[in-house]
Amino acid sequence: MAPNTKGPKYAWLDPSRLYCSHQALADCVKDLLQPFQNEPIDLVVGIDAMGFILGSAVATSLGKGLLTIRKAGHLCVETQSQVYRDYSGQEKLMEVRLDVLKPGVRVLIVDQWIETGGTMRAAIRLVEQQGATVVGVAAIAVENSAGGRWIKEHYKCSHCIPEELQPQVDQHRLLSFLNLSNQAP
Ligand SMILES: O=P(O)(O)OC[C@H]1O[C@H](OP(=O)(O)OP(=O)(O)O)[C@H](O)[C@@H]1O
Ligand SMILES: Nc1ncnc2[nH]cnc12
Repeated sequence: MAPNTKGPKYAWLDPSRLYCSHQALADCVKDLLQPFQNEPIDLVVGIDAMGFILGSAVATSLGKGLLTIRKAGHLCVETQSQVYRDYSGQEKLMEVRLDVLKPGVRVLIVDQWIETGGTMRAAIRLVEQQGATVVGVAAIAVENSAGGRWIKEHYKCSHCIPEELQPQVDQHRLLSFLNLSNQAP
């Protein structure tokens, strides 16, 4: 992961640099699929925007399709929408088309990151409201926020963070960033 900052106080752990390495991306997909080896999955759902990258890599690896959940205003078909709040505290709207999900469809939802869990919980709601089954949830990191813990308690989750690094991720502060000059205070 490359260090980055979102504002003066906020360490943003940006995993997008790892996508530039074929090996790192392949390892990431392997980690995300590991707990689901014995679970039938019909479809991968990817969350706008960075979730599309891992979502499509995971879908291709599984030999399945990818359904995109979009931030509002991008789909020109009939949609169902869901209001949510993410780490920014702002109210947002996501939507999904109506002609793919139905009862019996077993779905793995993929996003890049789960911080407060607001985005993922809204995506789960959209999928379940259409009667499909959420087999599990995959993200590079699932923080131990209240929402992140709720997701881990209710759904099978996969992530790519080694156990010993999880506390650093939860604190938005990777010790490996300490020697780097553009790290958040
Ligand atoms: O758990 P939460 O607090 O809801 O935050 C998680 C969301 O935040 C990030 O996306 P973001 O909307 O920042 O940007 P993106 O469009 O680059 O994916 C991340 O990829 C998740 O989608
Ligand atoms: N702290 C964080 N680092 C990277 N991606 C995120 N998405 C939401 N919160 C994030």
